[in-house]
Amino acid sequence: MKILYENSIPHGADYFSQLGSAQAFATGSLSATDLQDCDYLAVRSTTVVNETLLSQAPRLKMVATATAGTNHMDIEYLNQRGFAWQDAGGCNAVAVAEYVVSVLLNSYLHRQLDLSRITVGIIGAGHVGTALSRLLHALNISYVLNDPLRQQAGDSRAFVDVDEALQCDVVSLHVPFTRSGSHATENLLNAGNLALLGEDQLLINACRGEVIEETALIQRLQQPDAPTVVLDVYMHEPAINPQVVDNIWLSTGHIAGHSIEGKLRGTQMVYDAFCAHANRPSELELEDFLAAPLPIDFTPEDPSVEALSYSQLSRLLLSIYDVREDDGLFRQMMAKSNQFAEFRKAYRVRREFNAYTLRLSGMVSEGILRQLTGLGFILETI
Ligand SMILES: NC(=O)C1=CN([C@@H]2O[C@H](COP(=O)(O)OP(=O)(O)OC[C@H]3O[C@@H](n4cnc5c(N)ncnc54)[C@H](O)[C@@H]3O)[C@@H](O)[C@H]2O)C=CC1
Ligand SMILES: O=C(O)C(=O)[C@H](O)COP(=O)(O)O
Repeated sequence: MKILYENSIPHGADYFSQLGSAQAFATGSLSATDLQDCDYLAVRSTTVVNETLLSQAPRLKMVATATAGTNHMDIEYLNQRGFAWQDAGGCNAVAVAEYVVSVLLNSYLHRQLDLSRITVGIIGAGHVGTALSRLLHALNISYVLNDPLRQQAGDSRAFVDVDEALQCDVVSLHVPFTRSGSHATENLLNAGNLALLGEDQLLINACRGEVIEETALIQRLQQPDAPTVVLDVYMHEPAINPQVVDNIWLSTGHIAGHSIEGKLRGTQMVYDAFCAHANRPSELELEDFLAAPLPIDFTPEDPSVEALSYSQLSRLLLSIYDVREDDGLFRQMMAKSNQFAEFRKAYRVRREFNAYTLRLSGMVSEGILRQLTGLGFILETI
């Protein structure tokens, strides 16, 4: 069995050589002739899988992406040709949710956002939107959910319509990029509704650039009452428009989901999918590759209160992941020349909250314990 895998898939060699002859390809280098003798193809979002690539693939059985998004794959064509396919939905939901939390804590510290009074409008209540809602709950931050597809499918959570979500203090986008269907997301935010966002609002896009009409955003950002904008994703990646970067508050290069755990879960899901398709047992597990949890000594300022203060939460959570560090490095790299792809390739080691053991000394209130567990930490009393 021959497996081709994109070389940005962490531990690709360890996982796929366990199944057969595994060969890595560099991002951007794969062509149709490489697929002549390929049985299984593993990609990330940077390989476009379409008719051109798959035109000569007589042995191909399955294509899997180690990412949540699938807009780089022509699913209709895959189905039409009878190729099995798989995504890694949910692999990096926690990482993206932690990215948004890092933005919120920075807004609290640097933009006087009163987190106890705001409401976050989460647009798209799938894996990421749900993970975000859980973190916001743990942080005592109010939120509403907008997801007409889930609402129609009978999801029992409470939903609001998109106009109400867009009136929230913070609007965070977590939809897939879709061009067709009754709720297509291309240009979901456009000149019309961007005009309604006010200067007190914060707009975060960590899903796909195409969900915001970029020319309309650039025009809106020129106006004195423009909302504050944070972007991780852009149109035409990696050849993005530097004008966007220059006009927003925080700008990062499509790394919201790039925690070590998020990327590795993606690899594991692809490996499991290949094993299942080939009727082979999955013999490797995430734990075979994940580093041990890291200890942090933590003492609440007042262990008897029911919730930690936002200033203490900011210190704790931003010491683990501060999006402003990514913003600083990304801007530096973009200022020299467009080094979008290089920034992503050299991205630092980032662990999720669940990769930390908080060592608590003494008695701590039930409320604080619930909060820390809700954020994902492993707790240890010393
Ligand atoms: N920046 C990054 O590193 C990452 C970006 N992403 C992007 O975020 C997207 C969402 O990820 P997941 O939550 O894992 O996907 P998901 O498929 O679990 O959830 C997406 C949700 O959006 C909803 N939705 C679709 N159209 C909608 C519309 N017009 N309005 C409101 N809701 C709508 C769907 O019903 C679904 O519940 C991915 O498709 C991917 O493009 C995901 C992970 C990392
Ligand atoms: O999972 C997704 O969808 C993403 O956008 C990834 O986090 C980014 O994927 P790569 O571009 O690193 O494949």
